[in-house]
Amino acid sequence: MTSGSTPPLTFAVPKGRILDEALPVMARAGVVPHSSFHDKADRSLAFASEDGAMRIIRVRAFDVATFVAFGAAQAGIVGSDVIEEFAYSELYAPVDLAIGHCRLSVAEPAEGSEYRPGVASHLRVATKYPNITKRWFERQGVQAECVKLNGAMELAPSLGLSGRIVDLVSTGKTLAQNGLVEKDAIMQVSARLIVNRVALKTDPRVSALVDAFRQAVSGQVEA
Ligand SMILES: Nc1ncnc2c1ncn2[C@@H]1O[C@H](COP(=O)(O)OP(=O)(O)OP(=O)(O)O)[C@@H](O)[C@H]1O
Ligand SMILES: O=P(O)(O)OC[C@H]1O[C@H](OP(=O)(O)OP(=O)(O)O)[C@H](O)[C@@H]1O
Repeated sequence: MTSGSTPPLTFAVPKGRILDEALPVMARAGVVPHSSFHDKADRSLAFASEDGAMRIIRVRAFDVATFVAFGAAQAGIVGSDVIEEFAYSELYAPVDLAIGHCRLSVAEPAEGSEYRPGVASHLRVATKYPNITKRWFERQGVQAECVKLNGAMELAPSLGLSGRIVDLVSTGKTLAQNGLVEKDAIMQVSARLIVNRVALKTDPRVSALVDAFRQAVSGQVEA
């Protein structure tokens, strides 16, 4: 992948819905995966960049943060929802990439929930984000019991698993089609460049990468 003994920088990208939007931003920052990255029959999880200077790994969205926090990857792209949920101190998120916009919201059945602020002090919430959810409800003076799901949260209220859910909302179509209404937006979400703090301090290629992404994003705004 590279010549000499310096290992290539490892850059982690999420294989989900952010990827299509992320690839053009990455290209403007000079991070272009080798064509094999786009070959659906290729089962590799690590790919060289086109210029051979980097290794690009494709992992699940939540795992991008973990690979970078532990220094297994030096940089990556992930939603601010994931950054907030893990709150890894080893992660630094210096660039908002202005893609993957959505919000993390509390939703309940359209016909109303048994929970009323100021009346109930406890409720069950299905979510992929138990840490953010617990913290948010605590600030409302409510103790939330979180049931961790990895997808299809919207099914939980109608099946009696929980009174409410906390999930990502963009168009609101998924909530509406599952008989739910959005009650409170907990946070606005967008995708960020993340880097490992130690790598940023010790490897000049990481700070160069941050500069390249800053430029890629500001170029996009000017265009
Ligand atoms: N509806 C949406 N609109 C815009 N961005 C979204 C939306 N849903 C998710 N995202 C962003 O994309 C990221 C990845 O979401 P995606 O749904 O692709 O992953 P996932 O399927 O939940 O992940 P995994 O398969 O790893 O569990 C989220 O962390 C969030 O930042
Ligand atoms: O407001 P909307 O535009 O309908 O988008 C919201 C949906 O998008 C995300 O799911 P995704 O489609 O990524 O599938 P997932 O359940 O696999 O996470 C999120 O978890 C919601 O279910």
